[in-house]
Amino acid sequence: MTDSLDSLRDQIDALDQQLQTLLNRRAELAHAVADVKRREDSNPVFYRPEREAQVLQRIKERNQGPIDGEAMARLFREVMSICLALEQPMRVAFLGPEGTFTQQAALKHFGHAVESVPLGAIDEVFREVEAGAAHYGVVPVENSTEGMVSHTLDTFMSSSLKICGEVELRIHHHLLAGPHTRRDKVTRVYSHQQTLAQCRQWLDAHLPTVERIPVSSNAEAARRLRDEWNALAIAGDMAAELYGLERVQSNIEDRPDNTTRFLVIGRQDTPPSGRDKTSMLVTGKNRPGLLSDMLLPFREQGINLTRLESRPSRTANWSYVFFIDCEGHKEDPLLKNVLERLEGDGNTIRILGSYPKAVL
Ligand SMILES: C=C(O[C@@H]1C=C(C(=O)O)C=C[C@H]1O)C(=O)O
Repeated sequence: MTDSLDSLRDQIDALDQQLQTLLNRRAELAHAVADVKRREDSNPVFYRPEREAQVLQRIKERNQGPIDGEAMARLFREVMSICLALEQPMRVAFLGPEGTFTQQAALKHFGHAVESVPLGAIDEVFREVEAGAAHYGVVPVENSTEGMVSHTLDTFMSSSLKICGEVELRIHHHLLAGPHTRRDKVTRVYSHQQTLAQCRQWLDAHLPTVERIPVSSNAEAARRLRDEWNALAIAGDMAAELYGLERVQSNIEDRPDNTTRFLVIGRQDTPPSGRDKTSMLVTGKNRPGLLSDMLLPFREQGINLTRLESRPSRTANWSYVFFIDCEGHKEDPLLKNVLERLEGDGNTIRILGSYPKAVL
């Protein structure tokens, strides 16, 4: 005979009570961990990305369902966010304003118990963290359709901050209308330059005569609709919700797998987690074969490169800096060997950070 509704609810109530007890016990242990960190270090680092990545990865691997592994990991992400906030309230700066995909990425990575602080430009996020006004920052670094965010790469060249983590976010762009929008009188559409580019084909097909106006961010595009009657905006879910906008058309991005990668920046080195990446800046004397010689040690040690970008070094014309991302941690013997080889060949290397691969 199947259980009655009341009997099932009684079982749920009993489990909720156990879960509540266990979660509070977990929080007590987080408090105790914070005490250990304070005893061991006069300037303790409470946020441990390598540990959080291990916890979340283990949650996904051992999950038996019916709750989906990704959903279960997101649940524990919020539990850890609350536990970390009990150790130390966190301020996380991000490329604003409120409602940007970067804020969405910051909350996805740190959970909702952090204080998220919007800033107007990528270099302002770096400065906020360098000044100690925020513990960490989150900035966009590349998009699967439009490539790298050069301002982020260029800012690393003049910053001492480290990369402590990465976040990958599937990007869905929606065409939005404001409370005063006259659909038959639309003459312009606002969005960030990268977003306009990521929706180019859709706009060519559906709004070919509407003027495309780039603004500082998608959230800024959404904000403008509050006061304008002849405009539309392209932004994501958070911006639409934050500014109370109506979806005219969902998911208008040209590529359905459109993904943006974000970096978490901070002032700490991150120990190995077991599933890491390393980002570095490499410069060498310009000569034939410079780049191929730089890449050969990675190949010989069987280390996979995940990104390679060049940017003007700004020290001399036609002199370039290479941004290289590879799998592994800078403490791994094979990667240490590669770094020694590169330096031995006369290159200058600056490790931007070794950090856990994105788990969520
Ligand atoms: C509890 C700790 O502190 C923080 C909270 C964690 C958690 O809730 O699991 C994990 C790592 C830290 O960011 C710890 O360092 O183990």
